[in-house]
Amino acid sequence: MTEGITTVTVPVLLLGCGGVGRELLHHIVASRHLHSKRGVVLRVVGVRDSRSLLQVEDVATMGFDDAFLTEICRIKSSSSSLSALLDFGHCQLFKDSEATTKILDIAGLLGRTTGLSVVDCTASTETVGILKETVDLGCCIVLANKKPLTCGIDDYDKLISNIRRIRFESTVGAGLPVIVSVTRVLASGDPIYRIIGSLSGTLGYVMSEVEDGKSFSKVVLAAKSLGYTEPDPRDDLSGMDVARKALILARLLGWRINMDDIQVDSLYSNEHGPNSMSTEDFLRIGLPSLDRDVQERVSAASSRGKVLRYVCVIEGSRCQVGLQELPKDSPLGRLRGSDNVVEIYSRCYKDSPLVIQGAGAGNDTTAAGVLADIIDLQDLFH
Ligand SMILES: NC(=O)C1=CN([C@@H]2O[C@H](COP(=O)(O)OP(=O)(O)OC[C@H]3O[C@@H](n4cnc5c(N)ncnc54)[C@H](OP(=O)(O)O)[C@@H]3O)[C@@H](O)[C@H]2O)C=CC1
Ligand SMILES: N[C@@H](CC=O)C(=O)O
Repeated sequence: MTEGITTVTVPVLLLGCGGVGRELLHHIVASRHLHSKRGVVLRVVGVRDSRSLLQVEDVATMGFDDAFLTEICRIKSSSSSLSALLDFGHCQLFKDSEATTKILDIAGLLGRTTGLSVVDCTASTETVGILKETVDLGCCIVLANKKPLTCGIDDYDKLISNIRRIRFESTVGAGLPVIVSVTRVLASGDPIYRIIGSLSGTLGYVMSEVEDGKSFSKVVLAAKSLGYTEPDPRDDLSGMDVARKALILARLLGWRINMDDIQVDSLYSNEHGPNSMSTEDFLRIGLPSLDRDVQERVSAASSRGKVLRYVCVIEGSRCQVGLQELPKDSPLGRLRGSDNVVEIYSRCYKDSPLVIQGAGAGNDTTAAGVLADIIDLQDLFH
C-alpha cells in the first residue's frame, strides 16, 4: 500500500460466472498490486451461477483467496458445477431460493456499511428482483447485463434511484467510455440532441468478414467463440442487443421509453426465432440457411460502392436500430472487426461530434469495464 493512503476493503458478490464473469475474476487477481497502490482491496465473498451460490464461510471477514478464485474459473470453464469446490473447505453452497435468501442476507449485512458491490454478469432478466432489493439494502450495483436496465420503466427508475451507487459502463460499447461520456456531457448542462453509432461488436465483425468473402454462418460461429456474441447469438442477429443499448442511452438522455418504442430490424425471420427452434438447432441448421441472403445483400451494397452496417440512431423522437447501406469511406463504413463507434452531438459538440471508437465486444474488454466500474464506486467509501 502507498504511504498515506487508507486501505478500504470492498466486498464483491458476483452474479454470473460465464465468459465475462470469469474474466472479471482473472482481472481482479491480476490487478491486486495496482489496486493496493490505490488503497483498495477487493474481497470476493460469493459467486452465483444459474444453479447455486458459492459463498465464503464468514462473509463479514473473509474473501476467496486468489488460488480459489482461479479454481472457480477453471471449474466453470469446464462446465462443472460450483459444488465441485466444496472439497476445498471454508465455503458454503446454496441452491435455488435458498441462494436468493443468502444473497439478501449478505446484502443486508454488508450493503450500508461497506458498499458491497453486487455485480451482474449474467444475461438474465431474473436478476432484476434481487438487484432492486439490494438497492434498498444500500448496496452498489455494477452491470454488464443490459436486461435489468431495459425492463419496464419502473424497474429502471428503481435501479437508478441511487445514481451514485450504480455503474453500467460495460452495457454499451463493452469497455468503451460511452456511458461516462454521455453522463459528463449531460451533467455539464450541454444538451445532447443526437447519438448515432455502430454498437454491435458481433454485427460489425460479421459484416466486415462477409465483405471479405467469408460465409455468414462460419463468421457468426467465430464471433461466438471469440466471446463477442450474446449467449444466444440471435440476440445479436435480431438487433435486440443493439436495441437494448439504444434504450439504455435514450433513457440516460431522459427519454421515458420502452423496448416497444424502438424500431428494430432483424437479420432473420420468425421461423428461425427462439419460439421456433433451440439455440443449438439455430446454430446447426438455421444459420447456414441464411448464408445466401446475407451474402447477396452484402454484394449488392458493394456493387454500389457501399457496405452494410448495423446502425443505432437516437434523435428527435426517433430511436431506431437497423442495417444501413453506407459509403465505404464513411466513419461507420470504415469500421472493421468488433470495433464500435459512437458519435455524440450536443451544443458543444455540434459541428465536431464527440467520437468514441474502439473494441466494442469481447470478454476481456467487457470485464475490464466492469472492474473499472467497481473501483470507481469505491471513491464513495474513502
Ligand atoms: N461479451 C461481450 O462482449 C459483452 C457482454 N456483455 C454482457 O455480459 C453478460 C454476460 O455475458 P457472457 O459472460 O458472455 O454470458 P455467459 O452465458 O457466458 O454467462 C452467463 C452466466 O450467468 C449465469 N446465470 C444465468 N442465469 C443466472 C441467474 N438467474 N442468476 C445467476 N447467474 C445466472 C450462467 O450460469 P451457468 O454458468 O450456470 O450457465 C453463467 O455463469 C451478458 O449480459 C452480456 O450481454 C456486455 C458487453 C459486452
Ligand atoms: N454481443 C454484444 C456484446 C456487447 O454488448 C456485441 O456483439 O456487441
